[in-house]
Amino acid sequence: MSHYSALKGYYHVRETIGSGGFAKVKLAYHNLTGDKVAIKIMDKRQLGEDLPRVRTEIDAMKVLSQQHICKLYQVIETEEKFFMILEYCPGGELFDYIVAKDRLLEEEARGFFRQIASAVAYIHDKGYAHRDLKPENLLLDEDQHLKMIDFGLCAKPQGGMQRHLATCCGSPAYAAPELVAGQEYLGSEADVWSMGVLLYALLCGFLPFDDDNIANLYKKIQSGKYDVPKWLTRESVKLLDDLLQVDPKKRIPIKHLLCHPWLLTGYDVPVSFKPKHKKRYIDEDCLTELSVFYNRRREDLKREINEWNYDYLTATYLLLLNRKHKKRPIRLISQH
Ligand SMILES: COc1cc(O)cc(Nc2ccc(C(=O)Nc3ccc4c(c3)C[NH2+]CC4)cc2)c1
Repeated sequence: MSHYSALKGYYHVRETIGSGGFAKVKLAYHNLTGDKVAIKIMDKRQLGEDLPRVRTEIDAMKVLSQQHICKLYQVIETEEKFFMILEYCPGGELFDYIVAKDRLLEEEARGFFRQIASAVAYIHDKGYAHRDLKPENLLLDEDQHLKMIDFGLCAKPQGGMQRHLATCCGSPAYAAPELVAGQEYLGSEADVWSMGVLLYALLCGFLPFDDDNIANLYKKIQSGKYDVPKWLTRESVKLLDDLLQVDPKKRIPIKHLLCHPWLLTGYDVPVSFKPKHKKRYIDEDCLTELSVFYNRRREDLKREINEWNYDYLTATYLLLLNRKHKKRPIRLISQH
């Protein structure tokens, strides 16, 4: 079994729950709470020139804290490896959920799409673009809530979102026409296009633009023409049309999307993207449990937590806060 010494005494590492590219994700238990976490492990040697992506993601995750974004609890860096201790999302990928159901009914697709819109509007509001939105990067937690993951390709262009990005990235089938054409593009506009491809995948169970030949795929994307299966309602087609506009300037802005009639149907309230819990406010009950457990003054602990070092104290505090939000007992287990 794995013996990651950097995790010894803090986490009890169990089986691998995912692996791909230059990372492996393992299930683990946080020793002091007994709560499950996912640990993304990356070998620096294998990362090669992708190493900066890890720092990009870690910096982004320290800023992005919202109910539909997978939480980062702790970062451990050693000579050879990076460890990202992340929120446990046992529901697996939205991709597998769609495949298992063939396609989703409009009501269920709407429930997921409202959560995706909430997460995307939030990261754009914070000046970030994801740039790799696809069902594989949306996980389900134990309450079937969506959590956005993998910010390795996200961008926070200097000078906010209005500056154009040049690097081409992300998965071709979800990439915007201006991106595959190699033109300068706005991350926020490209993300909205990817949301259109995502919504089509949710409602149809297959992709709007697909081809084994990459050149043909790019032609289809740039044509903006896609099949409209007979089961799609007029309202769904209208929304897809608003999202899959080849001209990025004609594409619906994310803020208008939050109150689009299709997203309001059955909810009657616009999608909210504000974080449910303020990060700056340290919860008194969690502080009490930590202060008693570590036998330390509340004021000192509060100051240290507010440094957000993403060390074991950050992880323990955030996991206790998770428990409070889920109305579970706030308790730490002494390790004797
Ligand atoms: C910011 O969050 C991130 C960032 C990132 O770069 C990668 C991830 N990746 C994750 C991948 C998987 C899980 C996860 O919890 N998967 C999981 C856990 C339990 C089970 C499964 C998957 C599926 N079989 C049932 C049990 C969490 C984060 C996040």
